[in-house]
Amino acid sequence: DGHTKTDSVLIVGAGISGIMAAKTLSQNGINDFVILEATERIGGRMREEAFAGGIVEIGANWVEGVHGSKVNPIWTLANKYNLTSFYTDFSNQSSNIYTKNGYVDPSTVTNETKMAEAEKEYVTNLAISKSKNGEQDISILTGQRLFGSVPQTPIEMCLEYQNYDFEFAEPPRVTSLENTHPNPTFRDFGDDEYFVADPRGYSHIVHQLAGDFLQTRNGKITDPRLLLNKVVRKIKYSKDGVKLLTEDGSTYFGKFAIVTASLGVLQSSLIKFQPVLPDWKVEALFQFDMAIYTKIFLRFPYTFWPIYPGAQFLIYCDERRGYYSTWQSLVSFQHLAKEFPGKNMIFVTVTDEESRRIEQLPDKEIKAEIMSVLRKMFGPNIPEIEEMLVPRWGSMKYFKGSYSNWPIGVSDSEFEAIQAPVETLYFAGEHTSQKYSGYVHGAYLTGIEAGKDLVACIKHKKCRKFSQEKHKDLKNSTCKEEIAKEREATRQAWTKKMDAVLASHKNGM
Ligand SMILES: Cc1cc2nc3c(=O)[nH]c(=O)nc-3n(C[C@H](O)[C@H](O)[C@H](O)COP(=O)(O)OP(=O)(O)OC[C@H]3O[C@@H](n4cnc5c(N)ncnc54)[C@H](O)[C@@H]3O)c2cc1C
Repeated sequence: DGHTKTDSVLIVGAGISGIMAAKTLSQNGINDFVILEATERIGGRMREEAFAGGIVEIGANWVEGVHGSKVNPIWTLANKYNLTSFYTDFSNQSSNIYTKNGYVDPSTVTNETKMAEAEKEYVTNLAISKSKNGEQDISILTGQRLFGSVPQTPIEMCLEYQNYDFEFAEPPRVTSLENTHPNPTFRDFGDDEYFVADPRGYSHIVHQLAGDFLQTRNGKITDPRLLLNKVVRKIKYSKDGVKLLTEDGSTYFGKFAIVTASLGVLQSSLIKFQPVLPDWKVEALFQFDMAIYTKIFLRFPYTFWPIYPGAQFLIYCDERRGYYSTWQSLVSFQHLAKEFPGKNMIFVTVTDEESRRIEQLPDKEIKAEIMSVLRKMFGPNIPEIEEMLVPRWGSMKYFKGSYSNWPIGVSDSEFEAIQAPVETLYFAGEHTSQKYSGYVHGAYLTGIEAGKDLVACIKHKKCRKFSQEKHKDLKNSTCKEEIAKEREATRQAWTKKMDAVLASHKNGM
């Protein structure tokens, strides 16, 4: 057991970023690699689970950013593989609001809805002008205060929750304004979102991508370079190479490694680096946030919630912000009903502290809380839950959260440190995408990028270096013009690189 060839690349993780890193190497003639994956499957956080006789997506669910000026590469793949997906209509949310006293007539909340929209527009414009002028970042909450109105009532708070937490999985107090507004995903790829509900799972995309370059038999990957159930516990690295140790006692040698484990994993002690990663790297990793986003799936004996095309979202507004607030019906759409026939399914999303709290509870207690909320929404005469699935992403040790969120206090140059290589170690994964962190397409693009970096390094001796000095200077700099200039330069460099990746991707399809 082991691997000793001189130009071999060890890839940690078989999520979409790890698979794309390997695929990029393979497409460029570097076939001497091994992929080590901790779980029993590829796909990582694109993960379907059995529920109600079918499957549900406990991880990524939407292709986010569709019908814009650039084409989202995941949208291209979803179409190529005929993945069943449905347009998500966010426009009717205010018609489906509930409080502890039941249904709220939409005509009574027009002020709140208008205010929430105006506020979002204001903070977006504020972010644009601040970024242009090289001004220091602020939180979304600070932006709201500058707007002059911070949500207070249950209805105001849950409209706010829909605008921010439902996307970033952390509250406005935590989230960076400048790095999330406008959200590069929607600005570049378009505002539309498509909800994947395909019996093969969203991860079908990853299987297809892997099958393009890994050996398969009867649709199953049999390639000896993909090793499942291999938990990497130690990474020893130097400029001469990398040695990996796995939980089962195996050792792997390579010239380089690409680490795609999630930010949550890198913040935990699962993988021990030897020598320890440099301070600039560790601090950047620890400054960034791993958020938790939890979808709780429920099946009832019959449907008692409203079913019409505009009722995909039902919003519950409690005094406690984010308390079981976002409900999505899986029978509201005719087509969704086709995908989940007779299932009477609905799911509720919680995030951040609520996720953390709920993850600690036994299912029985979660059920009781949910039933109590549903009785407030729909009255006392509703049936009991027949089946429930509660993913616990925060506690899963190979993920430790759902996706990264850009918090206040992390600059562009600091972000570069998250992604930067250390000697022979390269990093990829959702959290290393400067523009699209948190998303499937972000993870996908960083995999390609890390692969390309290594191709340039191995084949053309052009190896990426990270300037620690420059990083330090910029981190400590207080000069507005300098920051603005550097920020613009970094953004332009990234955009150029990403556009090149997108263009080559398009040609390769
Ligand atoms: C609940 C939830 C909802 C989401 N919703 C959306 C959405 O709607 N749209 C969207 O675009 N994105 C969404 N995302 C984000 C998206 O799923 C991720 O950005 C993307 O899948 C991450 O891919 P990755 O390759 O970077 O990481 P991962 O998929 O996490 O892959 C990393 C792999 O590394 C493995 N690993 C970890 N530690 C080790 C180790 N020590 N040794 C070996 N292997 C290891 C893991 O098992 C994993 O398979 C969601 C995520 C979650 C969890």
